[in-house]
Amino acid sequence: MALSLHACILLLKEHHLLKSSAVQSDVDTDMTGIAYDSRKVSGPTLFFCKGNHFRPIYLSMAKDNGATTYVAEKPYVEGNGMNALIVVNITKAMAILAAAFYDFPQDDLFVIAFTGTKGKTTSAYFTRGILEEAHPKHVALFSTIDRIVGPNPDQRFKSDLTTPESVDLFHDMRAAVDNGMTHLVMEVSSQAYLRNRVFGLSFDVGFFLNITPDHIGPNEHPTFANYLHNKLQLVVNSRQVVLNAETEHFDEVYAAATTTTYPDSIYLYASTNFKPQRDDIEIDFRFDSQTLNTTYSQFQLIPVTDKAAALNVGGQYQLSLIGDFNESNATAAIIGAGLAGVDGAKAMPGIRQVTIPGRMEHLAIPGHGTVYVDYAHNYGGMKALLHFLKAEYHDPRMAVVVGSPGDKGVSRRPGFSKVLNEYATTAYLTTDDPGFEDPAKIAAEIDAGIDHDQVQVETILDRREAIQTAIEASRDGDVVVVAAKGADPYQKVRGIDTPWPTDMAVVKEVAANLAQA
Ligand SMILES: CC(=O)N[C@H]1[C@@H](OP(=O)(O)OP(=O)(O)OC[C@H]2O[C@@H](n3ccc(=O)[nH]c3=O)[C@H](O)[C@@H]2O)O[C@H](CO)[C@@H](O)[C@@H]1O[C@H](C)C(=O)N[C@@H](C)C(=O)N[C@H](CCC(=O)O)C(=O)O
Ligand SMILES: Nc1ncnc2c1ncn2[C@@H]1O[C@H](COP(=O)(O)OP(=O)(O)OP(=O)(O)O)[C@@H](O)[C@H]1O
Repeated sequence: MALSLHACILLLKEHHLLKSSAVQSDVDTDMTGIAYDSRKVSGPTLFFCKGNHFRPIYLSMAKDNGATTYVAEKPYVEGNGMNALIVVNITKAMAILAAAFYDFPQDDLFVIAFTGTKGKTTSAYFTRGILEEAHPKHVALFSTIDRIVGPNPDQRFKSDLTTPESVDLFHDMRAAVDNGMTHLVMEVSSQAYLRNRVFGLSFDVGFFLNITPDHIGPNEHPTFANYLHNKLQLVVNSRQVVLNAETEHFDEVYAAATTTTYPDSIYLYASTNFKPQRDDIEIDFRFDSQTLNTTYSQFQLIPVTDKAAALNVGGQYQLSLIGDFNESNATAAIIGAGLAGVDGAKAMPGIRQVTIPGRMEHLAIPGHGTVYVDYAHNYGGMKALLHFLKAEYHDPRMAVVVGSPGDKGVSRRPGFSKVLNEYATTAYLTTDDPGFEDPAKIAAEIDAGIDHDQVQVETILDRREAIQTAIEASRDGDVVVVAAKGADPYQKVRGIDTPWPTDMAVVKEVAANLAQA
């Protein structure tokens, strides 16, 4: 892969991003590397000076490592002797140049993208499950959990971000194309739009699943309006759009979709008993829950309009991944697969086998009820989970082990207090990615909102001990929920990912010890 300085200048001009340029070398010479991290520069590289914690010494380091051109929002003396491209917006420039450097890999992939406060990872996994049934070993995935860029085990790796920085995104898209992938299913976070990680990218299909307040705080979105605005960008930038008609703020979402997409290419779905608030829209697909239990769920997908029927995905579906909210996620995924040309005959077996690390994993422990490990980590997710379990287990005693992360998502703390008041018998407040905050202080903030007449509370900061105590105290018929970390194999503590065996590994360890006792 390579890009010349001349091509960079033309692209930046075309997008009205170039403020000035200082050229020191032949503009036609190719740069063979692209990087925003000086530690990753080697040879003639295009280097981006970006980020809240960017320091000019990184540019010196990049230059020492061979970078020949830098892109920045202002000139740096450390870049003297290099070509300089001074731009209006560094993250937009980075996305535009990264796409060109990797030769526009999106053009060789059918890209399906999901946004929403809850259900992105689940819907993405469901979609990939179906597409893999139709196109085995040809479906890439960029999710919060992992990134899959090829068919071999060494082409699957853990994600650091839900949606990677643009340079990494286009790098991984290129790898996917070169590894023979024809489809890409990806999650697009609101942060990705705020930070221009997907700037300039058009998606073949874009989904809006739902929105509830989350990710609002100093390091994320300043306001809910900003959060919504960024989430809406996905439907503005997609050629075909699929919307959950039951989402909050539906009117804004639909209006955003219609700014760039004709209604013929917009698909709406909802459960059978949902009544739209307006009469100028038609629901294209309805889903009707038939069986919901703790082993599997079954629902009917009903195409209502002609354009829905044309996708040929109606019928009866079974899911191994339990939870009523997953029927909505599955409906979205099936429509997405339909738009990619896959019919119900492939979708049905494809989706049935999907399981997801850290989502609705459960273990029955003789004498101690059933333990659920789930990634629910805000009010909406936790409410959906606890509501489902309360109904399925007929109002059991419910113990919830939960903590809230430091440095972000501060609104989750009162959200947890509220949901615990609504559903929990006992709350074990513990540590979850405290970052630079004191986990005891975070637990105290959750505790402050709990009604102690309703819910018994124990604060046990050691997460292993909290899980063990909750399980040991539970009895047959009880439900223990270990929430919010899912399958995370680390605790983020003071900038360091401290290894954590995963919640389910600890649950199994406790179960084994109880069996031996
Ligand atoms: C707020 C935010 O999005 N921050 C991301 C952003 O940080 P930044 O641009 O400010 O960069 P920085 O970390 O301050 O570092 C400055 C720059 O110096 C460079 N550097 C650093 C050291 C060195 O020796 N040499 C060098 O060149 C770094 O590569 C970087 O480019 O770019 C970094 C990569 O360069 C990301 O790791 C970082 O994500 C942080 C860790 C994060 O937690 N982000 C969260 C909020 C996030 O993006 N979450 C969403 C999901 C949530 C949602 O649904 O909205 C996601 O998509 O994952
Ligand atoms: N459609 C939904 N509505 C409400 N809650 C849901 C829905 N789908 C999943 N959940 C709950 O939210 C949790 C997270 O689901 P998932 O990982 O699919 O969401 P996500 O959008 O990828 O989340 P995040 O952006 O926080 O990584 C699940 O473990 C489940 O408890």
